[in-house]
Amino acid sequence: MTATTIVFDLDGTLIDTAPDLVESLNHTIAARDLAPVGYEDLTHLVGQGARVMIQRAFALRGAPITEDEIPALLDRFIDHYEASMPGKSRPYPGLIEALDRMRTAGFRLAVCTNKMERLARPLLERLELTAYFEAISGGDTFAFRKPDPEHILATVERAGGKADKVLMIGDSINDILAARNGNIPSIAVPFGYSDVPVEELGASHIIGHFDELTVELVERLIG
Ligand SMILES: O=C(O)COP(=O)(O)O
Ligand SMILES: [Mg+2]
Repeated sequence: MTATTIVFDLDGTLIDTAPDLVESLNHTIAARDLAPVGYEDLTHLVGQGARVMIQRAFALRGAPITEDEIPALLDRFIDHYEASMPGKSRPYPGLIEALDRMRTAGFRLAVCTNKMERLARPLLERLELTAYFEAISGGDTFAFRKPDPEHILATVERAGGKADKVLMIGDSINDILAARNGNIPSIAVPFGYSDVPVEELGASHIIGHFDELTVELVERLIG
């Protein structure tokens, strides 16, 4: 195996988690009688983990929320999300084949998500994806998270990879900014939950489908 590592974001990149995130979030905010949010709201809510997603949903509904009210709501979200997992969440088309291709080529694979590690791990496990990855880190694994490039680099270190042989693949500004902040080449995917067109994120490359993730492309981008 080479020391080259491909680091994947989770929500909106590896797995289409939107229906379950929306459902669990709506279950959570219903405890405070807030009107449910829709899929179209998700791109503005997701990205910094469940805690921030709940806070943003309250802001969206113009409902005040204090710091000390958050833990109970976060528990409500976690309980609901964990119990329904994997729900309707599925890997994006062509993902499994792409992961197989990358593994066969000898690349290390890792997951760097802002989702809580305790939610990311069982989700990957129940979709039978865990074995592909040398490391899985969440938004609460380290003292920093995306868009801090250290989140990507600490994940690569855990995967046994080299810091100057990394490719980041993600769907939103946090992923591409983390890569750019660390001088790491990146690929953006347009099928996730970005609130701006992915063309505006400044990624090194864009793929519209995992079929386009080839060994040649990875080698060209890593250089
Ligand atoms: O769950 C979130 O808020 C973000 O998750 P992601 O970093 O895997 O996109
Ligand atoms: Mg994402």
